[in-house]
Amino acid sequence: MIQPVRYAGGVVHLLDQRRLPAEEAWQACSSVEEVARAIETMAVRGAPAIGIAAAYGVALAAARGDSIAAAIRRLSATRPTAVNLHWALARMESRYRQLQAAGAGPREVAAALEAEARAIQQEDLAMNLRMAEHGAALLPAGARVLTHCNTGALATGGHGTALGVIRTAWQQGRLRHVWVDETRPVLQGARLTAWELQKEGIPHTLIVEGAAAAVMRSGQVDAVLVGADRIAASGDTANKIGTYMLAVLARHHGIPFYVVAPWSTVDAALPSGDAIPIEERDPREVTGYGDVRWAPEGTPAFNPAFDVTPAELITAIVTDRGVLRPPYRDAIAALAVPDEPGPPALGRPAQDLGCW
Ligand SMILES: CSC[C@H](O)[C@@H](O)C(=O)COP(=O)(O)O
Repeated sequence: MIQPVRYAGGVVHLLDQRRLPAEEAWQACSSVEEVARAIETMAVRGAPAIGIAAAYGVALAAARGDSIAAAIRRLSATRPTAVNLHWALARMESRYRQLQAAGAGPREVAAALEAEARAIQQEDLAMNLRMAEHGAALLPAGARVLTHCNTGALATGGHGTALGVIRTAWQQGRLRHVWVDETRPVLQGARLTAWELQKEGIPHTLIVEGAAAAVMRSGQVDAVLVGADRIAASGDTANKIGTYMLAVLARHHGIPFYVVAPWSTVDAALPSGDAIPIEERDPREVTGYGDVRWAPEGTPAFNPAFDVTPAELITAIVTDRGVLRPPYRDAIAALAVPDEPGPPALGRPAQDLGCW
């Protein structure tokens, strides 16, 4: 099984997603700064995967005897939209506080934080497998689906969210075809989703975003499946830029639009999608790719990495706790576990945890 993040001997190893599909190269990060830069530059990407990488980054800080508070501060400043990153760091912080309160020594802390990061990774995989069963059951036999960005094993602890549903539906013999949106500007669909589907022999066709309307109108899409980076209490969902456009198109063509995400993506403290912070990335991702520039030098470009799909356009949200149907505010409240630690409130800096 593809797992994009590994941890061994105090080093975080990342399958470098900037270099796929041309090469399967692993980047070794032996400092918190290297892990943070890998997240910022999208060597590792996808909401759950960056949470897992950051959790191992904290374990790495403990193994080196670095400040845990400084590590959490640096890692949480890498990408703002995917709540799983901040949720994972909050969980690592809480575990560290318990260890501090219990008077644990440095070796015990390092071992316990490594175990916590491994648990986050394993639990994510288990959640994906549960979601995949729930989601596949929603699809008609012989389904032709359209997906956006990369929500596969590469974006998670393994198997994937929306692509995990697709994978399971294929294994169950109920999937006929996948339309893969290329996903501008960094082409997670063309480079990563196509790579994962090709490896497993799942029939697929790559399209540019602009072709989605025509493909839907042609009657060849039975469902749209996407992932999520943050889901507000209202059900409004932030996901890769272009997702909102697909949801509008799906509604126009009467096609079900499903969001698939683990519960760690739900930010129940946020009343609506208006409060979700949207990452704005380097305009050079839009004016070219790598060293190739296709826009005239100096062309102004706007590069929001995510958009928010209003809840009313979402047919159902598939989580590991079950399939949520509108009204989402009630559905989310019903499945929330009382006193369960959630992600930190937006803008809250990591506190001084001391260091040794
Ligand atoms: C399962 S990963 C979260 C999303 O579903 C995915 O589509 C996405 O938006 C990833 O964004 P990225 O910018 O590649 O990290």
